[in-house]
Amino acid sequence: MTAPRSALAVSMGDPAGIGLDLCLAAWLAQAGGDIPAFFLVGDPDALAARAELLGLAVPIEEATPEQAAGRFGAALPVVVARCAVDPVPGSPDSANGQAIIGAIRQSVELVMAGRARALVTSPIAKSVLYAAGFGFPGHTEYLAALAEEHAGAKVTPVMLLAGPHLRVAPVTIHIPLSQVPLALTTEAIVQTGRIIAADLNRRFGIEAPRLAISGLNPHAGESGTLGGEDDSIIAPAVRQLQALGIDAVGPLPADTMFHEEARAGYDAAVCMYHDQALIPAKALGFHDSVNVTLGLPFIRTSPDHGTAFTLAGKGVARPDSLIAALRLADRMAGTEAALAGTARAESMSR
Ligand SMILES: NC(=O)c1ccc[n+]([C@@H]2O[C@H](COP(=O)([O-])OP(=O)(O)OC[C@H]3O[C@@H](n4cnc5c(N)ncnc54)[C@H](O)[C@@H]3O)[C@@H](O)[C@H]2O)c1
Ligand SMILES: N[C@H](C(=O)O)[C@H](O)COP(=O)(O)O
Repeated sequence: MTAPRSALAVSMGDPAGIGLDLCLAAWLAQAGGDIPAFFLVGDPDALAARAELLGLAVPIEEATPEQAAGRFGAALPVVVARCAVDPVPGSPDSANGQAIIGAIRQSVELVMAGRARALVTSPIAKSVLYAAGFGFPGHTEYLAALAEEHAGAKVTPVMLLAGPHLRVAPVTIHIPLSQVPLALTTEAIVQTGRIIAADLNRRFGIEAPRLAISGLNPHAGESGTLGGEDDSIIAPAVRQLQALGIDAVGPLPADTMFHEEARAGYDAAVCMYHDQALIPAKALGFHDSVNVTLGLPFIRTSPDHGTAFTLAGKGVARPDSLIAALRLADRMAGTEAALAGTARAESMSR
């Protein structure tokens, strides 16, 4: 008899935001469709208070990660990570900052120990965590640091927005726009492209991923007349990716690489900065795109939105992106395991 699949770990995020609302809605959604088993790493009392506020009949049970999958059908399992102060929906409190950060760390430890199938993070409010002394731009960078602690090796994270109409990742992430030209290097673009190609292969099952690399300047620099980075930094990176056997094209004018016909020509777009990537991603699929961190030694997905404090506790926040994040994490874990199993079988048959 095969062991039950382990459940997904969902970190609670900012408990004053919509994360708790969406966790409850996702659990209830299992009545209507495939929701992978998950457990919340968070405060059971805060979750119960949000369920009561929203008038949702959701049984909540403290559990171990190993118990979660078996109990998921009857109750929402919670691995306890207590808040410091009772959260008030819509009113973030940096007094809960360390509890929010602690829940992320605890979730990573469970995934790295094989006690959870993958990590799905509920939204955090960066500014609230900064006020509590958080030293990272966001989850992406913090998760890489936690992975480095466990792996003892450098980990370069890539933030991929994955939706039904587009997969796209920025080379530079949470830095001011004014710093982007200085941060853009041929090496960083090549590294990002290699991580995306590798993870699209092993975790998305795409045999030969096709990458479309954007330019930085209008019209990709217009042959150098509208900026030099495209020819001096990006084009050499595309050539290096091609020399590595990766199907990469560019630098492409960013304004003509996201329409429907253009998108049919690639599996992921690589952009130069945050909003160059996230505007098309969220415009094409705000409620069904997922934020995936590539390059980590574990799978992490997240809704593509934030804490939406003005919606917390009001019963109007949509769980679509969280549900998509749960399903994608489960699929990625299955793909990776299947490909690893195939590789093991092939090596044993040689
Ligand atoms: N993955 C993450 O943790 C993540 C992602 C994005 C932003 N953030 C953080 O969240 C905070 C607020 O950011 P923001 O206001 O720019 O973005 P946001 O995504 O929280 O909200 C943007 C708009 O979309 C709406 N919205 C968001 N999620 C929704 C949902 N599930 N259903 C219905 N409407 C929804 C909000 O009401 C708001 O009008 C910031 O601190 C930001 O750093 C975190
Ligand atoms: N930049 C992402 C977005 O706008 O969706 C989000 O802030 C990701 O942040 P994390 O590094 O916390 O996942």
